[in-house]
Amino acid sequence: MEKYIEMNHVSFYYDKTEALQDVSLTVNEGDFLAIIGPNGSGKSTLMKIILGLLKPMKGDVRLFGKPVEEFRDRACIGYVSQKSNSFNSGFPATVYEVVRSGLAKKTGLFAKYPSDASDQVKEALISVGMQAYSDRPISALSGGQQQRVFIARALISKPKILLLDEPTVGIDQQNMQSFYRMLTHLNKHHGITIILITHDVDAVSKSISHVACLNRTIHFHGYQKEMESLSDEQLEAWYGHPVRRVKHEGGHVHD
Ligand SMILES: Nc1ncnc2c1ncn2[C@@H]1O[C@H](COP(=O)(O)OP(=O)(O)OP(=O)(O)O)[C@@H](O)[C@H]1O
Repeated sequence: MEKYIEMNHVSFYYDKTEALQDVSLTVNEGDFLAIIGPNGSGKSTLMKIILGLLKPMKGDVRLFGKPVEEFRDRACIGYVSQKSNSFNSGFPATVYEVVRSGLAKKTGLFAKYPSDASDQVKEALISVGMQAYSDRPISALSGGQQQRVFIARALISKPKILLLDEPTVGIDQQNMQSFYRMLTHLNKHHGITIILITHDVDAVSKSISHVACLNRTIHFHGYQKEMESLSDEQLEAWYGHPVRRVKHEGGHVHD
């Protein structure tokens, strides 16, 4: 199994604020990893380091076996930011156009779209269950639907890793389960490695294979099943405030 991301003893400071301390983390091909941590725990910093936007002061990062500073194949990592699904109601683009714009990552901003662009858009929309919405204005969709469209936009450049920052913000509880089912489908049937960043312990659903608990440093990194066996006290100690977990029908621990 190929190692997609390796972080070794990474530390990062903003002036005197130590945002990350001695973080080591490996993400393998096929993983579905949730990185969870409270506000200010360093999640965004970690993500920017993975994306090569920030350079660690200590330690090193390898992407697909290469040092991050030498890694050029940016299309390998699809990134969906937290703010993607906050459109003004007047935004004119259709779902089709938004997804197609993801091809610019491969072709360059001013290049023409390939002749099979519409097939590629269709395929990406099918994979997130949004094919029926192709001609709709993006601004007319719900937050959760927009989030799916942005995932399709990221998928169109055929990334190996999908990095999702707080993807369930703005999605109601009822649509949350189908959102996770869609991610599981991408992970299991399309072979996409997924990293999901969240401050919400709730995100630890049974779709996820691994969990990393971050609070400046990694407090736990292992299989999702192992995390279920941690005591509330252990979880609270790193999370910094009480964590309420309840059992759901599936037998797995949610929140
Ligand atoms: N540009 C910056 N300059 C100075 N300090 C910063 C900067 N960005 C983040 N920090 C600090 O670094 C620490 C980690 O921040 P980071 O944004 O990575 O956390 P986070 O887990 O993503 O938070 P949230 O869940 O609130 O988005 C925090 O103490 C934060 O105040």
